[in-house]
Amino acid sequence: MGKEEYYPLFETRRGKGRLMYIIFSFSLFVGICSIWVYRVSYIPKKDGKWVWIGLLCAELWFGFYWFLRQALRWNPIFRQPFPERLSQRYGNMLPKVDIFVCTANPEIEPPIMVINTVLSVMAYDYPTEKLSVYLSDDGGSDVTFYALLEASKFAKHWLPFCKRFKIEPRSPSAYFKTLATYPNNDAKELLAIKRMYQDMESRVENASKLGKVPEETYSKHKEFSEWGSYSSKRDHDTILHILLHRKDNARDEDGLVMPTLVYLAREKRPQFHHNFKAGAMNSLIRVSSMISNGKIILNVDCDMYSNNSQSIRDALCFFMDEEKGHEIAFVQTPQGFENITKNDIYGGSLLVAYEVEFYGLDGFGGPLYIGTGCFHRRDVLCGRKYSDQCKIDWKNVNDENIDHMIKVASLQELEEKSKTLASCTYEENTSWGKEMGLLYGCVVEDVITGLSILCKGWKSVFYNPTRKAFLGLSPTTLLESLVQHKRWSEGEFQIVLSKFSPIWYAFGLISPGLQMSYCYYNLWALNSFPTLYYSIIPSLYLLKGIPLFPQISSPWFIPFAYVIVGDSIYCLLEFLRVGGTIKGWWNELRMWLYKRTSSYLFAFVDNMLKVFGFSNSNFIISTKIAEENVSQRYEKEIIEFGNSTPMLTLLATLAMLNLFCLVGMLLKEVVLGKASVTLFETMLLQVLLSGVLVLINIPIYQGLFLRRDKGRLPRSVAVTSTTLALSVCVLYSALG
Ligand SMILES: O=c1ccn([C@@H]2O[C@H](COP(=O)(O)OP(=O)(O)O[C@H]3O[C@H](CO)[C@@H](O)[C@H](O)[C@H]3O)[C@@H](O)[C@H]2O)c(=O)[nH]1
Ligand SMILES: [Mn+2]
Repeated sequence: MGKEEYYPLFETRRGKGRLMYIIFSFSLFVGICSIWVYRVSYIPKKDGKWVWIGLLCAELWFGFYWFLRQALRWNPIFRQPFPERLSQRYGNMLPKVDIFVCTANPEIEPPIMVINTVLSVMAYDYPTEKLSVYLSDDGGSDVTFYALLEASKFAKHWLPFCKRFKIEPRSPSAYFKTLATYPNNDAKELLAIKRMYQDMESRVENASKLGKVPEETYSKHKEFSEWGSYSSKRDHDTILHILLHRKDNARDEDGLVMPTLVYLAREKRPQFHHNFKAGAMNSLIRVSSMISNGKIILNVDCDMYSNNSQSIRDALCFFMDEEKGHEIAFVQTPQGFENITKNDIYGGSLLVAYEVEFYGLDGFGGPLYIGTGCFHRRDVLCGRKYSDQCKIDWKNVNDENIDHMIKVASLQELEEKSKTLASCTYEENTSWGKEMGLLYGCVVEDVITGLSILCKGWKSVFYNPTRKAFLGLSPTTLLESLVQHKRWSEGEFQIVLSKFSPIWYAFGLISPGLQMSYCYYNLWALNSFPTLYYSIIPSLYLLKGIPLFPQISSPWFIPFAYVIVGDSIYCLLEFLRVGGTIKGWWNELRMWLYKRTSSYLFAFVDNMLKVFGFSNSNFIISTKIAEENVSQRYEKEIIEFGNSTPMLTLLATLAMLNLFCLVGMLLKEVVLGKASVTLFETMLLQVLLSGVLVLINIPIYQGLFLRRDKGRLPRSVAVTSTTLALSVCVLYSALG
């Protein structure tokens, strides 16, 4: 026919078993409706009317939220890129890729970890002259700069080593850790590079420990003089250095060109809000546009090292596909964690989200941008709307980039010119943070930015390679995990209230299924109220001996039993199917409860305080280090609670309350000698609910009263929670 046959660069497959799922989910829906009908038709005339209405509201919410969740399971799709076709078709006409690594605090994000991430992304299997790596240091730390300087030297040996032996992963520290389990390649070279790494590691760690760069290095490199005029982390000039660049003839030990490597600490002034990571990213977008201007941007957190050297090529298959590529704004990979235990005590792996829900989001063309492990098209990130003109002629973009390079005379000149782009005043009276770049004012800048991009007509893609693309660190204490979830749920809820709300703004701009899916995430915080209600009121009424649910002989018992059992079994099976364990699921259930009753509640309250102008939201950076004994307990799956805080006190109080109610009820039974059979007959659901809550809380009771190690709950929490729970029980019994 004269027309060349077209081979797509990626393939999309639909998930199986949809019909079965729809039938099952419809049956649950009928069950949920029956529960509503029961609640409405049996509202007591006087006593307990409001308690009953409260339950109705909770059940309405649970039903509605369950309905939102369905959208994420209706239409899962799976993606498969074909990187060999990419190489065949484009040869070495591949686009430039700019990689942004963000770090913000050398104390809780150790510089050695940061440079391991940097080294891993410098070592991608990709033409080095097209790769530029930028480190944004919001901590403005000379130690981090020193570490990067060390990394730039080590890279000259590390990159050839990676390529010669095709090793994975390419983060040196992660690679050396795997050696215990895999046979070595060339032992001599390996030993040499390992020794070199260890030397560097000890230099960097020493500097971190002392908080000071070695004297001789300081005097040898003039760059450090910039820290001379530096007053504080929150008040300093822009510090920008190009450590490796073609113009400087930066080559590795084999004589190959090195990737460009840039250090940036954007200007910070107390009178300008720095907008956390979003601000850092926007500075990087501008600065990199001057230095390398790659069409594709990869964004990773400083703890998310590349675990797969092929990721860039995989991602490009999506963007560069001739038929569908031009609609795609970003390609998100799942957050994987290096330190997750098999049974994942803090639910940090987000297993179901990344192994089920994101495929569902992809079915609607809109996976979330989750801030790390995400490839973007630069023009879209800069605010471009989708139109037919957005098609990139990939075969011709390179020339344009090279032109761009020739314009500047020297590297110094390039540095000076780029610096101005990272100043505080640069964004004044511009649409940066509003229409361009990452959006400001939301602590999940990633999700809101992703949503705003989808609203401009673009699509996003979720790609989950067999060998995880990136691995990071998940919190190792319960409190940290709760604080992280608080930040997330607070940010998600800010989106509902923001200009870009999926409820009204997105209406008509994205598909209804996608709107529902975003709402499912954005409305996390609201779950706190019905969950608190459900975990307090039925227990207290159990203590009083007043039934709130149909008794076992009533036909209304059936929908309750069906919905509870059906949904639990479904969730369990789903969890097992994606590689979880039964114990992991039980832990997940615990975290589900704890997140809802603490993180989400505090997130909601803080949001309201913000709406009424009483406070500003803050971005609390998660710690990426753990003391030796803390990580040991984490490995053993023993919960590390953390300091005494209102969040933990609340959880402990709820746990004690349920224990008192259950035990109190049983004691009453024994003392009063009522026939227990009737009680279990009339109040089975309430007994079960309290019983399950007590079972879930066993680690809390242990942490309060039985454990002796440092990871236990603080004494003060034990006293406060017991007193509070006891008073509530006594008061409630007395009043009723
Ligand atoms: O003022 C700041 C604060 C944070 N960061 C960086 O942002 C990243 C994420 O911070 P972290 O404390 O690790 O938060 P996580 O909860 O693990 O991060 C998830 O959630 C964030 C939104 O809440 C996203 O920004 C992240 O990309 C996403 O991985 C880290 O690299 C930080 O160095 C900055 O650059 N500047
Ligand atoms: Mn993180």
